Amino acid sequence: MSADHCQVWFQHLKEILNGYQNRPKSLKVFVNPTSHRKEACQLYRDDVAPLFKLADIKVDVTVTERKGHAISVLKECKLDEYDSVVVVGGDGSVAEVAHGLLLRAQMDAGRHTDSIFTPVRAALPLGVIPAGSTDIVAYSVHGIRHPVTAAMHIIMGHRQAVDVCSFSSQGQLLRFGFSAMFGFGGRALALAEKHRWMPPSQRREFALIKTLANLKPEDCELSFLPVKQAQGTTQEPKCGETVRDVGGRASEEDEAWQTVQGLFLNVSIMAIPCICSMAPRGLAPNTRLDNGSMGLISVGNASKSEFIKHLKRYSSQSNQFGFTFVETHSVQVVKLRPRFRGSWADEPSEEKRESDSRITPTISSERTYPWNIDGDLLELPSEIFIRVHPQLITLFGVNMEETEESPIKGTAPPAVHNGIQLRHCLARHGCGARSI
Ligand SMILES: Nc1ncnc2c1ncn2[C@@H]1O[C@H](COP(=O)(O)OP(=O)(O)OP(=O)(O)O)[C@@H](O)[C@H]1O
Repeated sequence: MSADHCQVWFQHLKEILNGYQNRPKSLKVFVNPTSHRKEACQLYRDDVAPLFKLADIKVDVTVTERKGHAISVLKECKLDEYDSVVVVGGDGSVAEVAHGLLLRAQMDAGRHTDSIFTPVRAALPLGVIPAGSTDIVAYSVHGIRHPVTAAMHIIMGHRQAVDVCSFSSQGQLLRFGFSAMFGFGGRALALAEKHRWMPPSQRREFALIKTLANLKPEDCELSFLPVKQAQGTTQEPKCGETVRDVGGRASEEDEAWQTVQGLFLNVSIMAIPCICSMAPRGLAPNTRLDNGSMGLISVGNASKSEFIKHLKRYSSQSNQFGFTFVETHSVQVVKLRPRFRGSWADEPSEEKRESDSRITPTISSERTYPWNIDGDLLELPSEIFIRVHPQLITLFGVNMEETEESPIKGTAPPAVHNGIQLRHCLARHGCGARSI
């Protein structure tokens, strides 16, 4: 009604905000200017920075200049000058910054990442402002892909512990991340990357269609350690694939390993539900953000039309896993070993062995396999070892299940509308949101 009236509100809101114990005061912000439609800088400047300013939050912004730039900064900067890190970008940027934060934590703790190690948690929480094309991580922790909602979670200091995977090969840590796809998902990304000159959505569509047209299965051995039976469920394999326990070993854990050898159209391993507009219930709907397990979804060899039916169900209400060739498991560790023309990827091929009898069995670099790890292409030559690390990182956001359990009467669920989500957050903190 008047400037004075506004001032009263402004002061009152500031008082409310000051009551939030965990809210950050000093942020290290990374903005990827190349994300999606190259709008991240503008989005940060127009929609997010003014809110941080109003909330008296100091910011130190780095606009990244190249892939890997955020990691270099995080390895060297004085982290104790900040109390949180924020990334403005898509899933590739989020994965890079999360990896950088976790790498820095291992460096600071003197952990060697060249063998099976137990990582320490990231020192600072991470805020994710979605500015990418799929924004799976933001969608999964905010229930919506909306930069202002994301900024409000940071401002109010809502924190959510989140599981992280480590990806290793040949005893070396490759990176930390949230999700991986091998087979169709990896091939489609590899093809899209070869057509970088196309606009992003056109490139993605083209790659999906062409990879579907040339659909072929990968021959591999998939081993996994299910979560303890009390926590999760494991299923018997289908499609005539053989399953054997990697038995004969002493420990209970070794006996619990299961191995499937065969042809797979796609294998997905996901530590978070991976919600996106194409899969509103998530690519891995049975996985939670913080339940200490990964969803393993293996799609066996099937006809092209059956595979397309399976893919289409991700965006519909039907169960995408209701096919005999699809299996889901809740797992702690996964090992995937590709095979090419009868030879394991980490052994020299028959022809190579015959042509050079003196060859020592070193890792073959003749062939690599495309992996889609958090939307980034990794061409990897041999067996990949993926482990889940429960609640290794803290992200700004809310546990959507908890929020959905107590919806405000007469409103849509919080995942649908950020204003309602904000109102609910205020209501949870006793701030008289209804009168606002
Ligand atoms: N200045 C830069 N030039 C080129 N690449 C960059 C730059 N800064 C960051 N990157 C890299 O760009 C990659 C892709 O960015 P990002 O994931 O943000 O966008 P996107 O691919 O459009 O979104 P999404 O992953 O949600 O589909 C990241 O892996 C990041 O490391």
